Amino acid sequence: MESLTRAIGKPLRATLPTVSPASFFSGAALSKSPNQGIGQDVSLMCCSRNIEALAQPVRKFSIHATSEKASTIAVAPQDQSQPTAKKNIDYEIVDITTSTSTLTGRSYDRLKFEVEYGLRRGTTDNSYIIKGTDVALIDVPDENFKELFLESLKKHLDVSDLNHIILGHVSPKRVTSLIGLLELLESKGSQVQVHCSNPAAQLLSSSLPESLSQKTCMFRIIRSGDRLDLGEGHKLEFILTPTPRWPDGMCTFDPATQLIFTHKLFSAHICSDTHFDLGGWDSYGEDWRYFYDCMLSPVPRQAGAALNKLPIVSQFAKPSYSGKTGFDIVKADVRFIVSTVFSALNLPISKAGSFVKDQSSDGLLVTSAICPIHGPIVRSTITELLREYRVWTEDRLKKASEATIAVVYASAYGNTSALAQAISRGISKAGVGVETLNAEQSTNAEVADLIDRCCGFVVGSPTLGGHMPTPVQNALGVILRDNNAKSKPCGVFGSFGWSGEAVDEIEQRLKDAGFSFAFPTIRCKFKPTESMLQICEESGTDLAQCVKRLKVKERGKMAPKMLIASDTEQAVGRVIGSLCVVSAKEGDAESAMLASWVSQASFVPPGLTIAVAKDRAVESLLLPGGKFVLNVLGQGKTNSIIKQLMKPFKPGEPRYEGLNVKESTNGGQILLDAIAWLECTVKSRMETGDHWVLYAVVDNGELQDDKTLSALHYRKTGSRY
Ligand SMILES: Cc1cc2nc3c(=O)[nH]c(=O)nc-3n(C[C@H](O)[C@H](O)[C@H](O)COP(=O)(O)O)c2cc1C
Repeated sequence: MESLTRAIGKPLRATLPTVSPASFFSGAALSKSPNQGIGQDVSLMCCSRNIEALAQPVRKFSIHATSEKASTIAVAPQDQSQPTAKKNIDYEIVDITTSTSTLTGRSYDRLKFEVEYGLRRGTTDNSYIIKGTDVALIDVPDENFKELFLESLKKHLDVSDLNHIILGHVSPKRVTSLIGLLELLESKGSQVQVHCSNPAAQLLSSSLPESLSQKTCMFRIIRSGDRLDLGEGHKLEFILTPTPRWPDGMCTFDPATQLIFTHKLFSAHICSDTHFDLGGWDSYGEDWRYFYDCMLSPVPRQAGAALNKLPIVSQFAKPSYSGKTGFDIVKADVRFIVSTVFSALNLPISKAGSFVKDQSSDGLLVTSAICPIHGPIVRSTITELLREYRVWTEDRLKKASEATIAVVYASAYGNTSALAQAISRGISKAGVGVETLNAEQSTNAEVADLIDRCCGFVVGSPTLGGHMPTPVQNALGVILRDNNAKSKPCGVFGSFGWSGEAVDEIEQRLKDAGFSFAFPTIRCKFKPTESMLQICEESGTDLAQCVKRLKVKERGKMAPKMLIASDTEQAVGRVIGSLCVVSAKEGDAESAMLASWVSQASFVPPGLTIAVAKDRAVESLLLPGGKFVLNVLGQGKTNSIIKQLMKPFKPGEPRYEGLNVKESTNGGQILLDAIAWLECTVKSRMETGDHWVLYAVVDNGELQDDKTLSALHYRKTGSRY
């Protein structure tokens, strides 16, 4: 109990040390915080929760708007390079149970140029209200939703009634909405208690205006197992689930409704008309997987630790009889039947809950729905999603045990962090383990341990006040002192505003010490564009391939092309396809590849399949919804095209130099020397070992040469192209 009360009632600034991002500065102290310096906002995210609408009819109202991002945020240098396209957004409130509602901001366009938005299916931002004797809000949305959020909140409740704000995650993109809410409360003379983890509180201490943090909110720093009693059975339990990407991550479990609010965990960026996972895995599986791949696969150890702290069992899962005898077995069966019947009859979960609640005596969190901050509330797919999260995590841990690449970075405003994420994805897609370390939250010993274990590494840093931040300086010192590290391929990256000394200095010091670089240093001005993220991804893949080559060399194995193909491989090699060039473009990112594993797949609509190796650069442009051009090459007309496309490309290097091309209407390049071209849209993709098989429909096409036959690609073995 002591831990629950010690920080309560103290003004934030008096309670918490000012750290990030001001603590980054190692040189002369700045007279104002970096946030003020560039007009950036810092924001909070908190645990979200929700439950399927049951029992009573869902009460909904929506507020629609078309807002221009630039008009809602402070103009910062970063934002000058950002797109100012109109975003279609709306806000919706849904009563979930008699006590719990969701406030959901929906954007039908993706809001950011970041890797995890690659599927381009929009996003949602979920906040929740729980009404017991006290009223609590879980999470505030991104700054894009601020106005609609405040408007919706005022319609939903008298904000003076709000007693608690629970924050499952804080980031520099949400503080605008929090400040808006606190100003509203201040205007009413109200006070709220803000419950969050220590890292969240530290970020807030340097971000909130002093007047607000002193007058309007009392901060309570949460430790795992702490509780908050809202009355009427809502005895909320907090579980800290920190990861390098979300060091402040905190989940909240409400035993009264059996909802668990999991902030970014189990999230997906997708905007649809339903708030729940109707359609199950078929509808959302790909989105959950993509989000996991981008955000959690670079931190498998921490992802595993977070999962272990969340012993979630679906309320609707079949009972386990293990360790149970006699009456306990009967009780388990009754619980299962009751919850299934309540579900089928669409009755309130809170009522069904009274039959199943005592399962928590097993230490399990019997859960009726997982409520993430983005994407659908997970109800029908709880068991499957949990199982897949474990499978993905174990797979990543296994890969990391074979070969790991370390990504060590710091980022005050998220730009270097976005680069780190794209590099990590490039490493993962080449099938090599990756471990990300945020230098700001790591000790020198942790950096040393990771550098010792890894087979290659990258270091990333912003430039602040003409320097690299202190945490990066420390991490670099550790790396330079490790003599074994010199044999490991490395890379350097970072975001800067005008001078970029940090990246130059890291590169120079590693060069001077004799390190070898797997890719050219990445320098990004402010926020990365799509093409910059593509360069990062390709650089990550290059580094991973370099590590794989070294591993093969270490093991003294012969290069695969020297091996004699087995009978089976030779037989598989007799399957042939026509030689084609796939060309795709998204925003300012474009790429191309030679393809021969192409086949027609449907008459109506005209459709085809293409197998794309997972580590191909163009892969990230060929997600469902992506557009591309398939150029079919002709016999005797392939040499110059093959020569150009088979040469090794540096990350981001143009693919079409010396080729006769014209841009198609979907952005891809039409090769004028191809015999035919087809404009296509990716409909779906299937994971098949080391390749993705895309199913795409043909939107348009033209036969450019009706005299020449298609070029065929004959192979000696089925173990390579
Ligand atoms: C207080 C402050 C000082 C900065 N100093 C420099 C600088 O000396 N040189 C530079 O190139 N950029 C400077 N910048 C710009 C940052 O490097 C740039 O915003 C970068 O995108 C931050 O990366 P991050 O989001 O990973 O923290 C500064 C930014 C702030 C807020």
